[in-house]
This record gives sequence, C-alpha cells and structure tokens, in this order.
Amino acid sequence: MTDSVLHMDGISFRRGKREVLKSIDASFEQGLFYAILGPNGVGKSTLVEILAGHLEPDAGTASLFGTPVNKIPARKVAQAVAVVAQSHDVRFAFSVRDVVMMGRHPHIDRFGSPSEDDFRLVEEAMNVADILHLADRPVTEVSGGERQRTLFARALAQDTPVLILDEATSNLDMKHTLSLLSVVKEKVKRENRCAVGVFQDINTAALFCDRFLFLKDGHVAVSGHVDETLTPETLWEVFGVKTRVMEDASTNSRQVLFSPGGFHG
Ligand SMILES: Nc1ncnc2c1ncn2[C@@H]1O[C@H](COP(=O)(O)OP(=O)(O)OP(=O)(O)O)[C@@H](O)[C@H]1O
Repeated sequence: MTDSVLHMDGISFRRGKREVLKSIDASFEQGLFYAILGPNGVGKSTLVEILAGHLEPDAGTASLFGTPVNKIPARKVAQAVAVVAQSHDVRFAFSVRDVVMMGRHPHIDRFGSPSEDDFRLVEEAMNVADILHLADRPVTEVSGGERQRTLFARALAQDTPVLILDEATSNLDMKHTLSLLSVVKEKVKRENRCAVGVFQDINTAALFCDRFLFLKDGHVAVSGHVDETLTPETLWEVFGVKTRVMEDASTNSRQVLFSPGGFHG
C-alpha cells in the first residue's frame, strides 16, 4: 500500500479477445501533473476510465486514497475525482450554466438546492473557461470547442482533489488550451492536487506536466520525470518516429521537433 492519491496495482483490461492493458502498476501523487502518452488505441482512455472508476478492470486494483475505487460509492468518488472527457456525448439541451452546475451535484444534498458557494464556484469556473457570455445558451447550440470548455468548467466547479483530463484540450484553440492548463497546473502546485491527463500533443504536455507515462503494447514502456523520459529514444521506441528534442530556456521545458521524413542520425 502506498500513500498515493491514485494507485494501480496489476491492472489488466480486455476488450473482446484483446488484452489492452497488461498488469499495469502506476502511482499518482498529490502536487504533480501526469501525462499519459502513447499511440492511438494503446489504452490511454481505458487507463484513465479505470482510474476514475468508470470501468472495472479484469484483474488488479485501482485505489483512490488507499481504498479500491469499486468499493467507494459513486457519489464519494465524484466528490474526489472530476473527469473532463471529449465533448461529443453531450446530447441534452441544458444551458451551459446548468451543465457547469452539474459539477456541484456530488456536493449538494439529494433534496437540497445549490448554496451561494455553489453558485460562486460555478461563476468562477465559467469565468476561467471563458464561457460567461454563453451561460444561457443550450449546450447543444455552441461550438465544439465552447462545449469542451463547458465540460472543463464543470470539472473545475466540481472542485476535487483529483482531476482527470482525457484529451480535454484536443479541440481547443491555443489561447484556451494554455489558459486552462495553466489553471490546472496552478491548482496542482498551490492546492496540492493531482492531475492526470491523456495527451496527443507531446509539446503541450511537456509545457505543463511533471511526469510522463508512455504506454506501448499494453505496458508502461517508460515513465518518470519529463527531463528523463522525453527523449528521441523514447519517442522512437513508443511511436516509431525520429525526432529532435530541444530544451527551451524561456519556458524551461523540453519541446519536440518533428519532420515528415524523420530526422537522421
Ligand atoms: N467501447 C469499446 N468497445 C470495444 N473496444 C473498444 C472500445 N473503446 C475502445 N476500444 C478498443 O480498446 C483499445 C484501447 O482504446 P483506448 O480508447 O483506451 O485507446 P487510446 O490510447 O485512448 O486511443 P486514442 O489515442 O486513439 O484515443 C483500442 O484497441 C480500441 O479499439
């Protein structure tokens, strides 16, 4: 047993005949922002869905604050873990404000109404996600990126110690990607929270995350500090792409250069 916020112990998960995750061990601690990376279909979303308690592993245990997630009532899990997934499954025409208020539901008594604090957190989250001007619009009638920011705001309003981002910024413009991930990073550092994000864009992940976890063939291929793991060797091993990795002094972060034909040498 560890004192990690989230812990995966021997997690395996099967989709049909294919074993997607094969005995994965991983720990996620407070005060750190983790990036999960790897090729399409490798199991990144599956892994975070197991962490969030949305999927039951075939073997192994996912724990939240030392207790198996599947032994914790869903409402308690929702008080501790907020998830921002990609926004295509929003089907009902709730207003943007009502969707953000849904983030407060795990904290409001079943027959109670939102308190002043709930309303304040909702307004703050909408402000951070830059959607105050959309508050009364049906969420089905805003753009894909605006809907994504609504789901981001909902998770921020949920105000949990753990935040899981599943390609949460993939369809956001640069400005909103930078501002929302800055807010997440600040919460992780100032408020000692834990964030775990699935990213396709390695350079965005490198700007904000402290630790990388690369998946390949159902296993954790490489994991650790960004400075130690974000190397041309790792990117070749995991993605089969030749790259250059540069140290950017102004942001103090590593950035990857890609070339269509690959770099040689
Ligand atoms: N609902 C589902 N039913 C059956 N198989 C699924 C389902 N969702 C995903 N899979 C399969 O499980 C495997 C892992 O999918 P997952 O979505 O976790 O991968 P990922 O690494 O997040 O991929 P991507 O980078 O493409 O988003 C893939 O082979 C995928 O085809």
